[in-house]
Amino acid sequence: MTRKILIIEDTPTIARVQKHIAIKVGYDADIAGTLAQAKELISKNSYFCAVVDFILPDAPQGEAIPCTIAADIPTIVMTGNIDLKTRDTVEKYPIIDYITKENKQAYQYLEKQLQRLPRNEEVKVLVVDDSVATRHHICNLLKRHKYQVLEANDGVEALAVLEKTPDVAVIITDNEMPNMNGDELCTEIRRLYSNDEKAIIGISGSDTSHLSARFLKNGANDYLRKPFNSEEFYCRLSQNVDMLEQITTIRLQANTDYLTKLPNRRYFFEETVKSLKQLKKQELTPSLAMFDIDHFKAINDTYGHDAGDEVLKGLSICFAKYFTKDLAARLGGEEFAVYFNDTNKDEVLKRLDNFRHFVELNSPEFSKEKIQFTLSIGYAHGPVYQIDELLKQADIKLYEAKETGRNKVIA
Ligand SMILES: Nc1nc2c(ncn2[C@@H]2O[C@H](COP(=O)(O)OP(=O)(O)OP(=O)(O)O)[C@@H](O)[C@H]2O)c(=O)[nH]1
Repeated sequence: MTRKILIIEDTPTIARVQKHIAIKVGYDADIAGTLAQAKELISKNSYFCAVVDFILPDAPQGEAIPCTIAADIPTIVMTGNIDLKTRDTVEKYPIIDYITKENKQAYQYLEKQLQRLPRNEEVKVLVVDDSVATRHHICNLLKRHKYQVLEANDGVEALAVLEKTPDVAVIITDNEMPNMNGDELCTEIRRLYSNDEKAIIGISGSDTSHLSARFLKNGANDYLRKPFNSEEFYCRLSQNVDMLEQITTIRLQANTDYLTKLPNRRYFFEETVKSLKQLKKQELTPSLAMFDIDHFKAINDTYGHDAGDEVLKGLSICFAKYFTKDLAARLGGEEFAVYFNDTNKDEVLKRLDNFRHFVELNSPEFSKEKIQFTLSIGYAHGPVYQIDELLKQADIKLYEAKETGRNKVIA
């Protein structure tokens, strides 16, 4: 369901720009030009968040802010200027942020905040502090920005939470705690998880000037001194979450085939090497298949390279759908491979032949030109724990399939 945003703004051009930004990042937007209209809309709709102008014709002193806050709508305030009096009024309320409408950057910043809010719903943050009051304060700040929040009383509890919930992205930790303090916790987290996986923000009320350096040297990404300003807290947190997100995007791009969006050769090798080590330890037999489109050159020559690409993309969707529990990848050109989690040879061979048959029947649906094509498949199954060797064995069978008429599975 599309998230709805309420824009409370009396200048039509500004409201239009804000609506444009909101729609661009995936929201449905309603505009209210007055507080009265806003109240009416709030009574009839459920809003994911609101952008609120500080001065409105019927609310000259920021009265629209308590209205959205009372309705539990995460609120971003936009102000013409932020003098001390306005800032004092704005800071009284648990808002998401305030932005001054000074220049183009203000609207770029708004766009970023609107993008972050739905993203935050997916981000798990673990707060580690033995002071219940501080923990609650930090958790409330996090919940206001829609983060998923977990809590731990000390370092030992934190490690247990991380073991149970491995997708925690950020750990915010105090230093002085019983059982295991903050910098010891950082060291332990860094022994178990890399900087690419988790960000750590150290927090302490201690006056020791060395503490920030100690936190950072032990693997923390950032440090905040208590009492901290909530704006600074949010800025540092967002920067760290953005950094993790960028790393995830880069990693995904590095592991994905550009044309078909299937895992690429690099990822396939990385993952199979890890899995083969495990299988060897468990004395299980690996199972792998190689696939090659028959007469693909003729498809390119007859229908053009773009049509050939379409065939590759359509076939890749089938791979992704058909082999959900296994690792399917495009090794290059018109060559694909599947590494099976299921090590039962007869079962896998049955599935492979079903897949071959499915492609033979349905391939015309993959392209505008209704190109019919078939697959040759080579299958390797045996106590071979080197991926190169396993691929070589499957390739020999694939060659045999090609040599003996194509459109078949050879094991
Ligand atoms: N459209 C398109 N073609 C590609 C891509 N990568 C490789 N090819 C083409 O794939 C074709 C592979 O042809 P061949 O290896 O000769 O084999 P084939 O025609 O499929 O014949 P058999 O494998 O013997 O059945 C070549 O024409 C390549 O140019 C790609 O990304 N897109």
